Amino acid sequence: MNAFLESLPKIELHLHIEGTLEPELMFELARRNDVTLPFDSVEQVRQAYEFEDLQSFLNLYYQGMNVLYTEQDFFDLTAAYLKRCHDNAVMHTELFFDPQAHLARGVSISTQVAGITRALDEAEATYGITSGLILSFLRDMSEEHALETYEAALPYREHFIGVGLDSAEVGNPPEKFERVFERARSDGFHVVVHAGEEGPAEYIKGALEVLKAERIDHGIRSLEDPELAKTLVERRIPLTVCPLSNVYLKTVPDMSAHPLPALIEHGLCVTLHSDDPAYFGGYMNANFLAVQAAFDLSRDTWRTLSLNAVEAAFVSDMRRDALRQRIEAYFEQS
Ligand SMILES: Nc1ncnc2[nH]cnc12
Ligand SMILES: [Zn+2]
Repeated sequence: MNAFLESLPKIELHLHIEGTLEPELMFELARRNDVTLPFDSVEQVRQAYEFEDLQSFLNLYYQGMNVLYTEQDFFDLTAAYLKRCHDNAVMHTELFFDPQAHLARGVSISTQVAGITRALDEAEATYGITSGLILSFLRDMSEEHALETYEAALPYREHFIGVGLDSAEVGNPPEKFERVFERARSDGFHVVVHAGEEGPAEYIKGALEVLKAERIDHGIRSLEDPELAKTLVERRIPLTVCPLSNVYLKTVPDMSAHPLPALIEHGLCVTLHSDDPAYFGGYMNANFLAVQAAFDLSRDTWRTLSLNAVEAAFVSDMRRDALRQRIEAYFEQS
């Protein structure tokens, strides 16, 4: 089954490009840009991957990305991730970037977008991997800053497909960002929101009702509110679940305690992804294998999860048909 899962054609819908920064590249970019890291070696960075909660991870995540300055840095980061996609049989990826975190170091949105999209275009030409870029706002900053960032990003609007909301969840409910999401929606962007990762089910409700999220990132606390769970099922709102992330950030005690089987059983539109794979023990295949080791899911359940991701992707009808056919053909032949 593991070999079957490794080659299974996949769709990544919850991935922070800054969370793919492996320590080796972190050191290379630090040297290139004359940045002093608070670590002596690659091993020391990896040893720091012991998180207590989301905030303790975010501290290291923001620290790590401080080596990114030039268009080439963003290209190298994204190209390395796309090579991993190829190795993990990923056919399509929708990735987040955190422009506010880089603006704080004086790196323009133009530089960020140019480097990332150059790598995305190359990967489509080289590997046939299609992609979409999602501009994510940091919820621990003000809505004014999000609005300013949105304005600054608009000249590059052709390069992104949607907006998202990430960073420290508890104490920063979705309602705080009502205006900027309304604005992005009216400009035709897709809307996704991190909710119910550490925060309560109430935040998922806010993401859905106030920000009108089309997908919920994580959403693992959805079952705590049965009415909400019913709405999510009826409206086929996808939950982009990241199992290894949840274990690493201790939002679940261990994989065997993950609510994934209950979410699937409930009929929710669950999809599986990798979040910040450099920090959480691996990419798509590592997540699939960890889930399989814990829950021994049937082929039929894997087919459902894969087709959920086809349904949840922000792609044209033509691309959706092609993605579905690749998955259906794989299940028929393997
Ligand atoms: N797992 C996560 N939750 C919230 N914000 C993030 N930014 C990067 N990874 C994140
Ligand atoms: Zn995330």
